[in-house]
Amino acid sequence: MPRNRKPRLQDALMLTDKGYRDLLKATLACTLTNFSLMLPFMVMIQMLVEVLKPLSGGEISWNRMWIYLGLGIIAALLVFLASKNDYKKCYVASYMESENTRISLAEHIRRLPMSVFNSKDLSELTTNMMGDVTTSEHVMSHIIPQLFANAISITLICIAMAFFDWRMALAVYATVPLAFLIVLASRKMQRRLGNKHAEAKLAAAGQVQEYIEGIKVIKACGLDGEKFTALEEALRAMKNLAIRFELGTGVFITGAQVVLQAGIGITVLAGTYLITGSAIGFIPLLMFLLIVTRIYGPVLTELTLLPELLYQQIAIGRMRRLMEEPTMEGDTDVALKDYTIQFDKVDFRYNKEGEAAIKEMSVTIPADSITALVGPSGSGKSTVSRLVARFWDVNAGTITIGGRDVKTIDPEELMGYMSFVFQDVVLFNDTIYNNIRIGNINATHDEIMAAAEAACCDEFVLNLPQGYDTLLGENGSTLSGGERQRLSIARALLKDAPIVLLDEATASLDPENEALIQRAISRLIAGKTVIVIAHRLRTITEADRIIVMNEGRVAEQGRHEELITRNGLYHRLFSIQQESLGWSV
Ligand SMILES: Nc1ncnc2c1ncn2[C@@H]1O[C@H](COP(=O)(O)OP(=O)(O)OP(=O)(O)O)[C@@H](O)[C@H]1O
Repeated sequence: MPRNRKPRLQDALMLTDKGYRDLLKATLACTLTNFSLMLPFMVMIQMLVEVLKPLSGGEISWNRMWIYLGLGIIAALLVFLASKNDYKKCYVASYMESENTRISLAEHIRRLPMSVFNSKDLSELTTNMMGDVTTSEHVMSHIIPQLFANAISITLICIAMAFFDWRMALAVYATVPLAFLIVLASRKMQRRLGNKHAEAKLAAAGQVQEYIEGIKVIKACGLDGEKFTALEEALRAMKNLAIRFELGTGVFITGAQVVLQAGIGITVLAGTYLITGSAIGFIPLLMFLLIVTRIYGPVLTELTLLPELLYQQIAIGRMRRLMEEPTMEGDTDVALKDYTIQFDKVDFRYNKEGEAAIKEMSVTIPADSITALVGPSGSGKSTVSRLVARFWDVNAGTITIGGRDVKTIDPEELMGYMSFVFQDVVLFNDTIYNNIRIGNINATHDEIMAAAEAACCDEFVLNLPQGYDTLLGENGSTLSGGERQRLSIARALLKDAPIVLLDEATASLDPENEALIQRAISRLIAGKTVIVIAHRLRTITEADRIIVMNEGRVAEQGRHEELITRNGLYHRLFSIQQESLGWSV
């Protein structure tokens, strides 16, 4: 076996080395608890033997009875200590392991190419990180240690009983294998229903998310009834499948329980037969009869826990598929000096079956200058900036920065060279100050305040009662579009990266906001390599180079004056926009 190959169980349960060791310790702790639980029982049997002595002409020894009482108290104490230990081992360890799993899932997701997010929606990833890990956590803390510990204790007790009287041991255990076979035989059906139930849960989570996220649009467009019906149907489907799943499982478990309980009758019959032939004494028979009522408890627990183990495999399968999605890799120790960006015969499509968004694009974006990307809607402007930042990898051709292929640079390393100001500014549920600080976690207080001031944030933040300590709420929904954009410029200023990717706002801002944003942007881009996706052409007439995109290709490029005299697509777009400036509603 290769040295670093994981044990099969560890691999099947997707555990870290520590998690696996903790699971073994938890199983051992549960086994010890099981054995400790037998101690009071053994003391009780001894007391019973003592109490029954007069029946065989003997006398009760009260000295012994006191000793048994003392032993009983010690046994109870041991049970308490063992249970406390197993509680700690099972629960604390499994919660720690869940935290690790969630963190590694989050880290993995961060390194995935954006293509993965095109095929998965947010609710699926949330379900992976929260629901699936919780299912696994529950099984790790409440099921597996108990399952293995019960199996170990039951086997050992069975062996010990067989030494004592193999015929009675056989009678006690005769129905156990049959009961397990019944539950195991239903595995296929359980997996099928379990999968369906898991899918229905995912669909319902998606509907809930869409409903809550889209509540504004739903209200505005009067879709309350339609969207609510879709949500209701998804929730109903989930309920129906949950019932089918429980019923399907329940039928087999109940059947197995009935078969198992028949073991009590078999033991009584076997005991009666043996005692009438004087093949067993009264006390040993009594012991077996007492054991048979106790031993089936853990076996029944085993039977009910097994289906949960099968259900956990569905959750693990989903997490495994996510963890097996290949991440974007690259060198972490690149030292780019020149920031010239070069596209060489680049082809790119978002989906294998879809149309190419960029076709054979070859273009140079010079360093330390402003390059504007313009073109009709859907022509590929945003795609170009996404490819430069390696949010996606190209299908053919290369994109280089300073001669270095971006595919060879670790995405997080590459991000270090870039600042973004996008239209859809993502703000976190934190203070304004911390939202700006995200640009550079190591920045000093003075640097943060300077960036905020340069981005013209003071103008609105200082009017808020708590200034920069104001909490933004989820995605800063209380701020206006212009204010959000200024926060994102402050972030970018703080980052001070050599390449700036700028997506100009499409929505028209009021003149005051627009002037402030223009001022903030001009501070941000000074001395940088800038790519600006421009929607309003009059704002980029001064750009060093304008690249005109059309249907994923470069239609024309040059300075504003050159393009105007060329009388091509740029001229047309510019004229249309100039005309529309004269419009009024
Ligand atoms: N995530 C995506 N998945 C699939 N197709 C996409 C995705 N993003 C964009 N596209 C498609 O790629 C093409 C180029 O889109 P892109 O967003 O780059 O255009 P754009 O010029 O920036 O448009 P706009 O000015 O409207 O923002 C379009 O046909 C668009 O539908």
